[in-house]
Amino acid sequence: MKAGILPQQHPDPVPARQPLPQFSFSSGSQLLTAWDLGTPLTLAAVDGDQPGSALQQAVQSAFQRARAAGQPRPLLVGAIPFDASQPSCLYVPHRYQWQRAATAQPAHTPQPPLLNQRNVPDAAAFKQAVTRMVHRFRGSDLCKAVLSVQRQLTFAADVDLEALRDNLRAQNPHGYLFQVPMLGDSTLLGVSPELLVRRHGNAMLSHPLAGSARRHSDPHADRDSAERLAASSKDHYEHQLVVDDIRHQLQGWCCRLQIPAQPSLTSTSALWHLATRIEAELVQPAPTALQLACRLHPTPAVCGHPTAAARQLIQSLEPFERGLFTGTVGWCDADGNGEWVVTIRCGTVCRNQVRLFAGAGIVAASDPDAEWDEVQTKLGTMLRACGLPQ
Ligand SMILES: C=C(O[C@H]1C=CC=C(C(=O)O)[C@@H]1O)C(=O)O
Repeated sequence: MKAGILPQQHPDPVPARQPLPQFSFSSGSQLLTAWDLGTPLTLAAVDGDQPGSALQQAVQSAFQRARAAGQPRPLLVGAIPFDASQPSCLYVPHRYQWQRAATAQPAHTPQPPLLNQRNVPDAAAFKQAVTRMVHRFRGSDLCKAVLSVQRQLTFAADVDLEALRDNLRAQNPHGYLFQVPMLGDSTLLGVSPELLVRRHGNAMLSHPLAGSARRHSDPHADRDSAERLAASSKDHYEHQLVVDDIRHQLQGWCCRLQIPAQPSLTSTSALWHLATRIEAELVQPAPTALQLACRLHPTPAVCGHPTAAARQLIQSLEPFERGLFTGTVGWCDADGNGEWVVTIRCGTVCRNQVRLFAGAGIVAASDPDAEWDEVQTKLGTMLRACGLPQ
């Protein structure tokens, strides 16, 4: 199925490495690279699930312009922020190519020395915010909100983006790797384990994750950690809210929906997660991958439940703008096929400044110390790729 989803375009030979800025996205064994990105589409993605929305109309016009300019199979790529009322960062590139992703090798060049780093908020403030959230849930409909932390790093010289990307891929060969040039001089870079939606024809797949436990190098400790997660009622509850929300959002959009009764365990190199594979057959005419992504985003895996109240609580407690973190990143073609993943395990790079992000789902049974450990473990994915210990 995977091969059929890929728009085959651009027979022109492409040099192995494109000059930056470029968009790249890897999924399984396939790597999408786009360059000559043109002017970004910055319209907000609010109501982007509706075919008549400003975003969908702008995308259709951009596809028409691309066809008129001689591109037979235009493609939309880019990222939508956590707060969909903020500007999107989307492109209809002049050139793109799908290729088999070669096995990645870790970069040879080390990053420049690290001058300083800090967590925003710090450990004490984060734990206090978890406690506040837990209090806020009492006697209220609000039962989950995702709280995040930002790690600010300053290096002695500009960070080598290609080295960072190579390390990320080498360390996380099964993740969805993404690199998105942002407005200004910054680049979003990360490797997500979470598929928001893949659409091919009238077939749809979503693979939400929620509920996490740290992995260990010792196999017995690692197995114990996985077993504790599989048996944790707190994590099952946190996960079930995500699955229920996706089921609810898909109502009216599918004629067949298959959701396993129990989540299964999945892993990255750093974490175990609870995961559910949600498969659907879409009604005809099928909504596009972009419409589906806009409908499902933000799931309670990154926001909370109920969504509006959780978003408000997050805004009142997080001392920074999430921007593209916990948004969605991916691609959609003119037939409506495409793939969007949740923008997590990521950071932004602007010359020698790096901002890394990680969040954790907070519910009534959350323990502030454990949630802090969880976000620090999640930061480890990007820190290791920068050549730094957690
Ligand atoms: C928000 C993040 O993770 C989400 C995805 C998987 C597990 C999660 C959790 O267990 O809290 C989060 O919902 C992040 O990695 O920054």
